[in-house]
Amino acid sequence: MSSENPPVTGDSGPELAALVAGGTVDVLDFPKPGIVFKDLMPFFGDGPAFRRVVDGVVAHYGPDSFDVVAGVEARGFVLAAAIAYATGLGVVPVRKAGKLPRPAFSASYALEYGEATLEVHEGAFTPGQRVLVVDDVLATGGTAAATIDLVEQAGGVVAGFTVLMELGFLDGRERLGGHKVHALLTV
Ligand SMILES: O=P(O)(O)OC[C@H]1O[C@H](OP(=O)(O)OP(=O)(O)O)[C@H](O)[C@@H]1O
Ligand SMILES: Nc1ncnc2[nH]cnc12
Repeated sequence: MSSENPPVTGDSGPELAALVAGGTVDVLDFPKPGIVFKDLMPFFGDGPAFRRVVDGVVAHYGPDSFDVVAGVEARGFVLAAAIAYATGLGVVPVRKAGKLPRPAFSASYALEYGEATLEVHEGAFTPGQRVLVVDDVLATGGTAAATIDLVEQAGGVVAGFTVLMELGFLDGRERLGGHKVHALLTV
């Protein structure tokens, strides 16, 4: 276990971007021919890098700027849980269809390599609760747009949207209706 956790200060953007880039492996033709899959598992597996980036996200938003964290299944859960723990807030999992046990809102969407449906429990948020939405990758924006829709259907207010990596050439942020995107690294 590492106890090193230097404070995130000043203009740490390039440092955090380098940590994400350094922990990413490009995998050609996964999960379909023509897709360059950005595999962030090495980044998640690097304790000091992961911790530094989580602290960087928390510092970016500052104190008291959101009330709860929503993470998108599955890779978004990893980041969301860490941010929730670091801030002492709760985490709301936004799940793939059919996984939630109680009545849920759902939204279907297309993503870079397929189609999916996401769900969130009715009553997952208190009315007006400020929600930080987090995921690992923003590609076409289908997943993010569906998640924002679900947060709003469930009564939350999107306070921010953070991703580790944005695939800028896919213009995903154009689909997010003016919501601000905080991407640690844009490729
Ligand atoms: O911007 P988009 O084109 O919608 O793509 C981005 C989404 O794609 C990936 O999730 P995926 O559905 O592959 O799920 P996983 O995390 O369970 O692997 C990624 O984690 C984002 O959630
Ligand atoms: N190219 C990609 N790499 C990793 N995750 C993704 N989600 C959507 N497109 C992706």
